[in-house]
Amino acid sequence: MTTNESTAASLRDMRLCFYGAGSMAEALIQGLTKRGLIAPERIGVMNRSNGGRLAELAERYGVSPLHDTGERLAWLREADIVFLAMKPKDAGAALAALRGVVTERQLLVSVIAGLPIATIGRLVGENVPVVRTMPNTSSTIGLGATGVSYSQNVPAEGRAVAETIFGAVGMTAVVDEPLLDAVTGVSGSGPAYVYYLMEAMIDAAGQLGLAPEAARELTVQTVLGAAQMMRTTGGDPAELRRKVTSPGGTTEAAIAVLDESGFPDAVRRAVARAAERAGELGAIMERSASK
Ligand SMILES: NC(=O)C1=CN([C@@H]2O[C@H](COP(=O)(O)OP(=O)(O)OC[C@H]3O[C@@H](n4cnc5c(N)ncnc54)[C@H](O)[C@@H]3O)[C@@H](O)[C@H]2O)C=CC1
Ligand SMILES: O=C(O)[C@@H]1CCC=N1
Repeated sequence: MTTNESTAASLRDMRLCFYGAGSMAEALIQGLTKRGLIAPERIGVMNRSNGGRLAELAERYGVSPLHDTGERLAWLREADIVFLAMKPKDAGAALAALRGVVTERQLLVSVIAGLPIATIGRLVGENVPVVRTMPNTSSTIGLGATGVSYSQNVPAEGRAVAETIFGAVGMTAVVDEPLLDAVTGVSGSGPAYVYYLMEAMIDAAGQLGLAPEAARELTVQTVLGAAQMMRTTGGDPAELRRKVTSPGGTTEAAIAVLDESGFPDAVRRAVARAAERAGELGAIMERSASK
């Protein structure tokens, strides 16, 4: 058995607990269950108060909804991996409740934007191994992009399991922890920039008279094709753009409008601002953790 096969086999015997059951948790649950990485009932889901949401996830994916406090505590204690998947503003209180509950035998996997490994350690105890990640919602369909960093005490098997999980729902890049804020700006928030561009393209197509379905399908295929071209050819995006742009033609006219509107600079500033915001959220969480 290869290392990958034995890691996948040990993952199948594990229990996972999602602490926070929102969009990002669902993206990972869907990716993991649809790929058959683990039996769905081995995944427990809990949230703050919305029992209906847990029932919905149980119905959709077959995961185990954790409604009462005893049940939640038992899963948090016994899970091999606990995913921290609440909003940054809720992280402090949620993590403080884990102190004395999770131990060094488990793995804490955070998907929370900006939350430093040191802050997690301060709240739950320094002995607990932490995997800090920045995934994105495309994990739902196996096309996620996840940045990963480890606390010093994550054992080799823990690293292999984390990379197997995120690798099964897309690609992973292990980076130094400070770079996770940049990953957040590029690929964590990134799908929203692309959707925003697509919203505007569909809108423009409609204004030019295309039927909504045609506007949508032409836009989707264009984005998909452009991404796939870049991947398949390995080409530089500027060069691929040049191949579309005939001198004196339509693309050149369009790019001139984007340049006049400051498009490239706006995108650079948006990515940088998202990364900066991740740092700000981290600092807020660190300040409240050290009070
Ligand atoms: N949505 C996205 O595209 C991405 C989100 N993230 C990160 O994932 C985290 C979650 O984001 P979303 O899923 O979008 O948020 P969401 O609002 O959809 O879900 C948050 C969940 O946390 C639960 N929660 C809050 N406090 C809790 C507590 N004390 N105990 C138990 N559950 C609690 C809520 O009930 C809810 O189920 C955030 O920290 C975000 O930075 C990371 C990458 C991408
Ligand atoms: O907007 C957010 O804060 C989260 C983190 C990356 C994507 N969504």
